[in-house]
Amino acid sequence: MTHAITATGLRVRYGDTLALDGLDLTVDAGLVHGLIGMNGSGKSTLFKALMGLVKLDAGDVRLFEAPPERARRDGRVAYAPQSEDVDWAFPISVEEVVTMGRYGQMGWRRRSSEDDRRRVTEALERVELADLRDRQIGALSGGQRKRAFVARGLAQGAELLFLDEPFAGVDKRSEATLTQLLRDLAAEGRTIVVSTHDLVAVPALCDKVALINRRIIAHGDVDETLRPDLLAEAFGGFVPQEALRA
Ligand SMILES: Nc1ncnc2c1ncn2[C@@H]1O[C@H](COP(=O)(O)OP(=O)(O)OP(=O)(O)O)[C@@H](O)[C@H]1O
Repeated sequence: MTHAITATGLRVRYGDTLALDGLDLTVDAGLVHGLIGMNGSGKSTLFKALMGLVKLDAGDVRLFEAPPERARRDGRVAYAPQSEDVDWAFPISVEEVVTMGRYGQMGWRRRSSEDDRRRVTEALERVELADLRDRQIGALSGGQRKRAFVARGLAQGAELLFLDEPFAGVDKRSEATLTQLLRDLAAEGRTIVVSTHDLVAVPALCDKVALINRRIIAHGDVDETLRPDLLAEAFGGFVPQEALRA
């Protein structure tokens, strides 16, 4: 089976903070993978490292057996950042955000072709945002914003999608819609990696899950990995209440 991700010995340091410390992770293609850890455990840093957007002090990343820069250049990987990392006041419409997924193929003039526009429309329809395509991105609900970023990845043709905390600030109904969408995309062979600290959402969404605390504490099937002892290790002794309900 092709590995969508092979990360070995990742170490990332910000000044005195060691954000990742010898992290190894292999992710099979065509599944939804959860990445679970407390605040500051390195989830966002791992996404940036996997995208080749942060300097590694040590280690190596392969996406589909190639360096991340190549997977990015070929449009095979897309990243939906955490809400806090997005400027929602920026005067850009939903359609323009999704069209950004086509930039890599458009050349420097950024003039969209018939094919670009068709792919953007298909992506908007796929995430059920076609009706809201002219709306300013900040005027969407939390769940709709996440779907707009998924649409950007789909317009790009990405086979590997990283979603950083997609359920933060999202109501239960939007969460269910997003869960179904991501499950459908995985069923088509795409690989989805989702970071969350919402453990309740995990069983319905994820095929596999990894617990992270600067390195991978455990990785495998959901029921084998969300064990109280492993969660305690990942969450530094504090097992979140949701874990007991999950
Ligand atoms: N640009 C930066 N400069 C300095 N320290 C950083 C930077 N980005 C992250 N860190 C630190 O690195 C550690 C890991 O941060 P990261 O954002 O990867 O964690 P996270 O698991 O995504 O957390 P959260 O869920 O709170 O977003 C934290 O201690 C954080 O304060």
